[in-house]
Parts: sequence; C-alpha cells; structure tokens
Amino acid sequence: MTTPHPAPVSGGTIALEARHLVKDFRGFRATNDVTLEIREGEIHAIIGPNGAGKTTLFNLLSGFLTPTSGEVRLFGERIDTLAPHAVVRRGLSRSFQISSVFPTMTVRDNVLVALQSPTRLPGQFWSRLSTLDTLGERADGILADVGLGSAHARLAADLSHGEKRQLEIGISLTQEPRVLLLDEPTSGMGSEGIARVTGLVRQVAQGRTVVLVEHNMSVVAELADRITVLQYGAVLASGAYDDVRRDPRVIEAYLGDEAQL
Ligand SMILES: Nc1ncnc2c1ncn2[C@@H]1O[C@H](COP(=O)(O)OP(=O)(O)OP(=O)(O)O)[C@@H](O)[C@H]1O
Repeated sequence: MTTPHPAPVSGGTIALEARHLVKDFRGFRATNDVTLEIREGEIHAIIGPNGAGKTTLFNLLSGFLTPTSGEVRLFGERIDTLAPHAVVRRGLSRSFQISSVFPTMTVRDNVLVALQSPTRLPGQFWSRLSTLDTLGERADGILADVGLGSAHARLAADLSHGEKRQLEIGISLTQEPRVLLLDEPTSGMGSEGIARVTGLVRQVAQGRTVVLVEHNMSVVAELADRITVLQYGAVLASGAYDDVRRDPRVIEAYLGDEAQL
C-alpha cells in the first residue's frame, strides 16, 4: 500500500486499554496475554489471519465476553467487570458482525428504537411529546450523517448490504459513543460499498476513537493510524501502520506476501 499515513498522535489520552488479557475456551487459549493501548482520536485496526482471535478480543474489549484474566479499561476506568449496557453508558459502542437491524421496520424506526434504548435515556420519556419530537430530529440527523437521509422510509430489509452497514453504524451512533468498535464493517461488500463505508468510517471517526476488526487490507491501509496484529491469540506487533506493515514478523504471518499489507 502506498497511502501515506499521518503520524500517530503521540502521548495523549489512552481511550481503551487491554492489560494482560487472557480468554480460555474449555482449555483453548483464544486470547493470550494481550496488552494494547488505543489512543483517543485514532483509528486503530485489529488484523490477523483467520482464527487469530480478533473477534474474541473485540468481544472482550466491548464487554461481551468476560476475560479469564486481565483487565480492560475505558478512559482509565475498569470495564471488564461491567455488563455490556453499563459499558455502553460509559461511552463505548459496538457494531455486530451479524446484523442488528430490524428488517421489517423502516430505516428511521430502526434509529428511533435505538435512540429509545434504555442504555441511552432514563425512563418516562414516552410521556413527553417534545421528547419524541427531539428523538425524531435526532434520528433524521443521524440518518443524514450516515448517508441514509433519503432512505428513511424504506424497510431495512430492502437495503443493500452496504446500506445496512451504514444503518448499523447509525444505530451505534445513537449511543453517542466516544469509542466506537466496528466488526468488519466492509465484509461481503463490492468495491462501491467498500468505498462508501470507508468514507463513512473516516467521517464518524471525527472527534471520536474508532477500533475496527478488518480483513480488507486496502481498507486498513486507507483508514488506520495504528494497527495491532494478532497471531495465535497474542499480539505479534502493534504500532503505527507504516511501521508495523514493514515488520518482518508481520510479513511472515501473512505468508510472506508483503503486497497484502
Ligand atoms: N465460544 C468459543 N468456544 C470455543 N472456541 C472458540 C470460541 N470462540 C472462538 N473460539 C476459537 O478461538 C479462536 C479465535 O477465534 P476468533 O473468532 O476470535 O478469531 P478471528 O481472528 O476473529 O477469526 P476470523 O478471522 O476467522 O473471524 C478460534 O480457534 C476459534 O475456534
């Protein structure tokens, strides 16, 4: 890849941090002593060969799996002991590899439902019409942000694969996350969808921290300030994209094919 990358933010606040994370599944170590730091404001990609433990790490970082040992911290606060909804309240939101969209609802209603999620708002909001108006305006704003303004009345089921991903990102944004975790946002897409979602990720990364698991190395090259490479559940390398892609161990892990990186 030849895309030049900005120098990663040096120093600064650590948004999300894993310390000596371990996850065992019935004796199989899927995450092996992972320590990594994700800095506030960066786009950080987690990459690695199939079965390297990317999804497991993603689930640990977002509170969907409890580590066997080790810690996860969000802006310094330990979150691995919290329920997923409590993690969301603290500012971390995630997308799902399997679509979380309600297919028989309209695009706008999908966002409205997410805006009314108990993780976002205290109870009793139904009773206030003004609140509903506000929610509607917020839904419209989010749909415009993710490029689905003109698709608001369509059924989610009728969206293209790429548009569904746009909607999923919109649903994640309803939680107003400071840290957004995206699980393979471009998987299964053609080049047009990939370009659209890549642009959208760059846009939503303005003013927030984004962590993505991504197989598509062109997308990683395009987006990531820093990357972490996993192999056999452990961190093989972590750092600025341009440094890590030249790391001989990383090239080796990708079957010696430097062109892939
Ligand atoms: N719930 C589970 N029970 C048992 N083993 C699991 C479980 N989840 C994951 N594993 C194993 O842990 C390893 C890492 O899986 P994981 O899905 O995290 O890898 P990955 O890097 O995301 O893979 P891929 O690129 O194929 O999506 C794999 O060997 C997988 O079989």
